[in-house]
Amino acid sequence: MDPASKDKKKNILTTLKKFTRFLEPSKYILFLIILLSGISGLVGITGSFLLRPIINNYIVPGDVRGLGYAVAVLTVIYLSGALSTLAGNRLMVRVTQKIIYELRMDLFHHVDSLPLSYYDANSDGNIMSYFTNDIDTIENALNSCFSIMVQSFVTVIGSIIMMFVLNVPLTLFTMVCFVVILFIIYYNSKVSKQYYAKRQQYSGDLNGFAREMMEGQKVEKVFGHERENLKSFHILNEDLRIASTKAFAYSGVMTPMVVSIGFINYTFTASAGALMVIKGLIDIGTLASYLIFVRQFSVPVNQFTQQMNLFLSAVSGMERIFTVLETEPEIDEGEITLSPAKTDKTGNYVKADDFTGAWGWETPQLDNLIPLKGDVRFHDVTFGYDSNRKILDGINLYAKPGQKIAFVGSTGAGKTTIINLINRFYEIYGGQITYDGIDIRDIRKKDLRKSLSLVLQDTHLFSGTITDNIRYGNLEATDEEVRGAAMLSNADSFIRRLPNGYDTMIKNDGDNLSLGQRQLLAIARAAVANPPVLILDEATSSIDTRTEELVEAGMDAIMKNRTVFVIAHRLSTVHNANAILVLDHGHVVERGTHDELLAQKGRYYKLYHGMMQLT
Ligand SMILES: Nc1ncnc2c1ncn2[C@@H]1O[C@H](COP(=O)(O)OP(=O)(O)OP(=O)(O)O)[C@@H](O)[C@H]1O
Repeated sequence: MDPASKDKKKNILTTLKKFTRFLEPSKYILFLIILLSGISGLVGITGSFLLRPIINNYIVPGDVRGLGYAVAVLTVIYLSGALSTLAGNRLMVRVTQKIIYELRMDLFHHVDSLPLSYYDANSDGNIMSYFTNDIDTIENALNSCFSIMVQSFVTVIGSIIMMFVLNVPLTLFTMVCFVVILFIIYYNSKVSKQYYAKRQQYSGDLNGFAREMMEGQKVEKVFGHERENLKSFHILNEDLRIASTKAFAYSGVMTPMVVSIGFINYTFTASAGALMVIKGLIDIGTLASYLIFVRQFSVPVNQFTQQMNLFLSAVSGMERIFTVLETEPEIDEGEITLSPAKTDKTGNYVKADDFTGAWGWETPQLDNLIPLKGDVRFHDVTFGYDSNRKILDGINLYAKPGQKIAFVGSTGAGKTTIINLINRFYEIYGGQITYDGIDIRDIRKKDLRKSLSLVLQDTHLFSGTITDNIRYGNLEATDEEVRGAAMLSNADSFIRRLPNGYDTMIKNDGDNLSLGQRQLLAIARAAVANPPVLILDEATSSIDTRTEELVEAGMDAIMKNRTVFVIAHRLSTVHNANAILVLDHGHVVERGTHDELLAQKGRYYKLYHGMMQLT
């Protein structure tokens, strides 16, 4: 065996071994299913074998009573076989759904815990296809393969034993055919598995492309990219067509070949057996029983091969799913958590049983809590999305509680990247980021992110009502708090004008709302979270002046008494910032208030006077 095929076999076994953890909880039912499938297989063998005594003892001598008795026994045997098959199938359907349910849950949970870098490297469509294509193939295989393969296996082995019992020379010839059939199956499965794996990969790519195209419909239409998109889709579709054709062609020839060899075997053994009967070497009952085994023999082998294809494509699906399940999730070694806080008699900041309106950082080392204030500092921070390209280099900045810090700089300067690091969406290479004096790596991510709210220019809305979407910022918020947040952020007036007000359903990521309205909802969502630190990415997209005023007023309202980081796309909005940081190629090149920076007559001055472009 060549090393490559040895590796593949090892891979299949390793994948199956990994998959046993999903089978483990249902192991007793699976054992029962194996037993029931085995009974179904044995019933077929027993029925065929009994034909010999029935012919020899009742039909040839003409014993009608005895024949009636034998038919009754056969009926009971076949009925018990049918009942075993039925019970096995019913149980398998239930077990399959249980296994698939657990697999989907694990997959979703894991995909949800992966770092953003994983999403940067994998297309949405490809990730989606784990939940659709791959899970579907595993479901199909579990539904049918398991019991049919056990049943076929028992039938094949049982038939071989019975054929040897009935006649050794004829069976030796049948065995030659059997080996040829096994060789065809082995070779065919080996080749078709490769194409099944490719097919699944291409199908993921195709889904990804179609999804991207649907999401970017407006851009596609505006730039007239229909023809190019069709061309790219054609290439992906062609790859999928070729891989699918090869996969199905290889697996498709297996059945006719196995059946043909079965017929050759049948013709030969029937002729040779008939001669043996004429010569008196065997009796007619033995020949009839033997021929039924030969006839039946190719059916389970054939079934086995068909199920093998399903099984192999399910293994490809499992392999793909395990590569996701084994991807390192977002690391979170932080132990410091947020707790409701109160001040005790001695003036210490301590843990409160209920929420008092204040939060504190609870550390394993200290009895008292560290007050949550919103003091964020960068100390010599260095970062790159991939190891060979530095995006931020030696960034130092501080934001004291309640201060407004604005980032300005040309596109690609690193403004969004700084925000990504405060949230710990990505890990820094060098330096340190502190929050209220604590290294953010020591804070549990969930708690760190709870203390920050993010308003992005490209607002993401979920399917649900307007209220649900605002409440996304704080799931415990009451309806009054949701309305309060909407009022504070100026979203209330437009919401109330909608036909169903706060109960209006958001469709397709907010397609039924204007850009400005979506921004207002995002601000309301941040307001309801009520965090000490707020990160705002100003909208660059032109919204009408009236809505723009509303958005700006909404932002101003929620900025009060919080530390705010603003990515400014218009210099008119940063006048009142406590500090403006001008970024260029990952470095802070200027810092100061609006007046200080104008006085410096540097880059900010040029930007402000239109001597340089901001974006
Ligand atoms: N997910 C990512 N993976 C790899 N590189 C990235 C990623 N996001 C951003 N970059 C790169 O990092 C650099 C800084 O990008 P960043 O988004 O921080 O710029 P920005 O100042 O916010 O720009 P803009 O004003 O256009 O939003 C750019 O060169 C960009 O190509």
